[in-house]
Amino acid sequence: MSAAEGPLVVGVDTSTQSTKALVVDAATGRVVASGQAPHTVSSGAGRESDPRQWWDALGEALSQCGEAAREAAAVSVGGQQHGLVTLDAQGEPVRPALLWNDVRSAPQARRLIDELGGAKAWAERTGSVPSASFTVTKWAWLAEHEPEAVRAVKAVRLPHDYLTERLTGEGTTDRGDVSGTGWWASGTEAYDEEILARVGLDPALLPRVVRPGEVAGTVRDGHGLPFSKGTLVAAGTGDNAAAALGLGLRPGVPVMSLGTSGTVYAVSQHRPADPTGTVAGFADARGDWLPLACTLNCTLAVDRVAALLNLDREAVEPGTGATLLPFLDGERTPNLPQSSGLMHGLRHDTTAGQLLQAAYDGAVHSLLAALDLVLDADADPAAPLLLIGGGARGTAWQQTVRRLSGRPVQIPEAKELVALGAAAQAAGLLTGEDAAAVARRWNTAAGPVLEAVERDEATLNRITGVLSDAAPLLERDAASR
Ligand SMILES: Nc1ncnc2c1ncn2[C@@H]1O[C@H](COP(=O)(O)OP(=O)(O)O)[C@@H](O)[C@H]1O
Ligand SMILES: O=C(CO)[C@@H](O)[C@H](O)COP(=O)(O)O
Repeated sequence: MSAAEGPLVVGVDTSTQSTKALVVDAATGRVVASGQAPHTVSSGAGRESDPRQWWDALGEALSQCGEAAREAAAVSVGGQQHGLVTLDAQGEPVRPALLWNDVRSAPQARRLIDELGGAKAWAERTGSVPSASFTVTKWAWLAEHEPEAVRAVKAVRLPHDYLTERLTGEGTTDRGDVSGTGWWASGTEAYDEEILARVGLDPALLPRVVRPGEVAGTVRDGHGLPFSKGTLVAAGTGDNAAAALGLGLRPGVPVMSLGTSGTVYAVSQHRPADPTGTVAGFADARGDWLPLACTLNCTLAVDRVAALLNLDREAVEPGTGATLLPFLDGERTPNLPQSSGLMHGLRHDTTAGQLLQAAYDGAVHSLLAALDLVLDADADPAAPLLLIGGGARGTAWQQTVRRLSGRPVQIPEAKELVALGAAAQAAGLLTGEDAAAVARRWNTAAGPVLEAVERDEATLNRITGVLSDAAPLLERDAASR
């Protein structure tokens, strides 16, 4: 391996299933070393993880990077959004973190929407109508179900804040990730004291919001990871905002990410406020906005269907009428938090491969239904859809997105766009550049473009019809729990 041309930086992606670390040459974007370590998510009543696992996984991922990590001049952490991390006076977790895909706070979400003037008022105030994924509804759930735990809480953090603070010793967050809490007013770009008072959360327990391009701190003594004391630490951000940096994303270019969550988003210069709640009006990690729609059931749900059918995930066969709504974890888009999966249209000649294809179709349908809503009205309808996340490596995913979107699909060769975006943010601290401009200089979005094919309207319409007819049943499913 040839020597680096510039200083080294480390970008981290601490997402739902694992933590990944990249050591990157800040001059060229070349990945010099990489590591990855898994963490577990409880699969009982809710979805929880012990934050200390993320720290241990970061240590393991960095140790796989060898000596290169020690030479890093700057580091930045991107992480799964929304998770509620509660810390005691010693900085130790009071309880496991409630993750973005834990839907137990659905009743609290409905109540908070009613109490604070309805969906439109929330959208105008915070950019989003809170669903069970949002941190504010999780805090309200905790206050109701575990008041003793809440009394012990001395700091509230998001997943990426937790790791950043363990590096620097300072409680910080950024505008991208804080915009997914539900207690940050997107109009004023400040914590919303009325919302915080409504859920009984003292603003003094929250981290400082670091400005784009600002240093969050420096690596402190005794952290136990292979970084030198004094290494610069960037603000970090939520994983989707980090991937937007990693792609060097310009306004109007659509992205679909296929991972534990499915997301569609685009950078916009207009502050979003969708009163239907389909689009979350997040801020990006720069100074723009990141309207985004998110599903709870993506690669894991489809892989689970493949396992149930005893098929390889690529063993799809063209469908002839079966519909599968893969809502194994409940769903957020459409907003059916306590629903379960549904199958329709089986015949004697339906094959297992067709059922698997129906699961892909169901997962992609939910994302495409939201795609036009995240794009500004003047966005180019023929612009290639950038396909990222673990699922983007799969042929069945690629072909399903291509057939159902009718758009050209571009698959960046760079695999870890969240970690690359964090690395670009760290590099920006050293050079003074905008992080997205760093990623463009690194040419991270480059990759093959699959040309557009005719959109499969018949399948889209069939799924839309089944979904709308089944909604009362799926709602009843929720009511019976
Ligand atoms: N070659 C592949 N084909 C299809 N799916 C894949 C492939 N490789 C990984 N995946 C899926 O990607 C998922 C992990 O994606 P990733 O974006 O890393 O997840 P996360 O959202 O947790 O960051 C796994 O659930 C796996 O099902
Ligand atoms: O909740 C959202 C976005 O609003 C999710 O996208 C999470 O940020 C989890 O991301 P992954 O672990 O799937 O990357």
